[in-house]
Amino acid sequence: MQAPIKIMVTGGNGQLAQSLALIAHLSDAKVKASSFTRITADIVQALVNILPEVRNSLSEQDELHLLSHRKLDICDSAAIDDAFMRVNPDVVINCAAFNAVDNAETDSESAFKVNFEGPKLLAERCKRDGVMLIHISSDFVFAGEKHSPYNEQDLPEPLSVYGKSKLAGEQAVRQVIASKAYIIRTSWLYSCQGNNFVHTMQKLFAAKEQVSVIADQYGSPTWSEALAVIIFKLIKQKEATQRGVGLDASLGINLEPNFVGDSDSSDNLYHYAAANSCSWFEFAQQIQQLMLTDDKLIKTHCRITPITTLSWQACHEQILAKRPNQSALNSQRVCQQLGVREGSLLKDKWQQQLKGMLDFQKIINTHRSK
Ligand SMILES: NC(=O)C1=CN([C@@H]2O[C@H](COP(=O)(O)OP(=O)(O)OC[C@H]3O[C@@H](n4cnc5c(N)ncnc54)[C@H](OP(=O)(O)O)[C@@H]3O)[C@@H](O)[C@H]2O)C=CC1
Ligand SMILES: Cc1cn([C@H]2C[C@H](O)[C@@H](COP(=O)(O)OP(=O)(O)O[C@H]3O[C@@H](C)C(=O)[C@@H](O)[C@H]3O)O2)c(=O)[nH]c1=O
Repeated sequence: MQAPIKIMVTGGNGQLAQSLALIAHLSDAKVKASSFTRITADIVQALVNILPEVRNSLSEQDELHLLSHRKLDICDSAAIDDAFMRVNPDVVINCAAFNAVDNAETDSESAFKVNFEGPKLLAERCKRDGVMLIHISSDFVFAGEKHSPYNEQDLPEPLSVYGKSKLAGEQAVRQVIASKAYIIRTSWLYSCQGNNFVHTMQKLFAAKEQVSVIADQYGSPTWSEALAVIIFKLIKQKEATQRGVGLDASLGINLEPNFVGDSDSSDNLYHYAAANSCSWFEFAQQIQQLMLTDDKLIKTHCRITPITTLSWQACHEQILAKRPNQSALNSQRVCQQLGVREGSLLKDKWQQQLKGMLDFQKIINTHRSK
């Protein structure tokens, strides 16, 4: 039996933080948050049917404390001290970020403040208290010239201010607290909650007859709820390994195996994304195709036109960030380490994860309209 774990999440109103809260809630862990909609038992069952691993991501005794930007500004060290005193966490998950990729080009100061200085302050405080830090980073740290999915050993070479600020954040976290910090890079996140490409497309399909979408940038769209399960599994495994205790078999987590030939600086670094990759255009097409099978979600047939990044830039007056042409991530390391079984949606193709999210969204919408 593992000792209870108290987890503090920054950026608590954001997309990934809300997914963590949902998954913790489904595991019957205690969720403390100012903004989080608890769901009914039948919706819980629906998500368990789609992604069975949600059930045992945490245990009943574990606690998740979500702190919104208003409650904790990660760039304010006094506010961090105050939050640590109030929550007394065993683990911090840093979901706070400056994510406006284009705006970062003209406001690099804000991007570096939130994506570099904030994580550094958090790491310093975690180090002082011996707290584990899980820091989330992005596929945009890569230049996009590789012809296969990036793994943890590949050299980052960001093209944009956002990518540079995220890489600087990773490096700061590593420098301050090498042994008890884990960096998880992910990509193209979407969920039922929050701002993301799937929601943008859903709105455009409902409002427009035609939408142009970039067809020469490739990546791995990732369901935020799947990432949340991976994060909790990793925390449970690391805690069990560090505390040197056995795991409750019902949690279905392997004790951390020894990794041969994997002891370089990428040791505490993990990539997680859905399998395979697509362009934003193919992603948009798949969203529309899956939605068209359900007439409640979409009523018109909007035409999707492929365009190049150059044409997209030409239509915009704002300075746009350079994005990698190919930034798919290879999740083999984390999936192998956590013993994710074959056939699980956690290591499935992006199309299957998208279907899982849209099925879940359908169920939530049906319940809301009752
Ligand atoms: N979204 C994506 O496609 C991807 C995201 N990532 C990474 O995943 C992580 C989570 O992203 P996601 O949940 O999608 O992002 P969101 O933008 O949904 O959430 C980020 C949250 O951070 C908060 N925040 C901003 N500045 C601060 C601050 N100084 N102190 C505390 N909170 C702050 C924001 O609050 P407010 O809005 O009130 O400012 C917001 O609630 C980030 O690290 C991101 O870089 C990686 C790859 C892809
Ligand atoms: C709205 C829209 C966007 N696009 C393009 C622009 C852009 O290249 C791509 C995605 O646009 P978005 O604004 O959703 O997201 P973008 O900022 O490119 O997404 C990135 O966000 C950061 C935070 C990450 O870390 C990355 O992994 C990635 O998810 O789609 C179109 O081609 N047509 C459209 O109608």
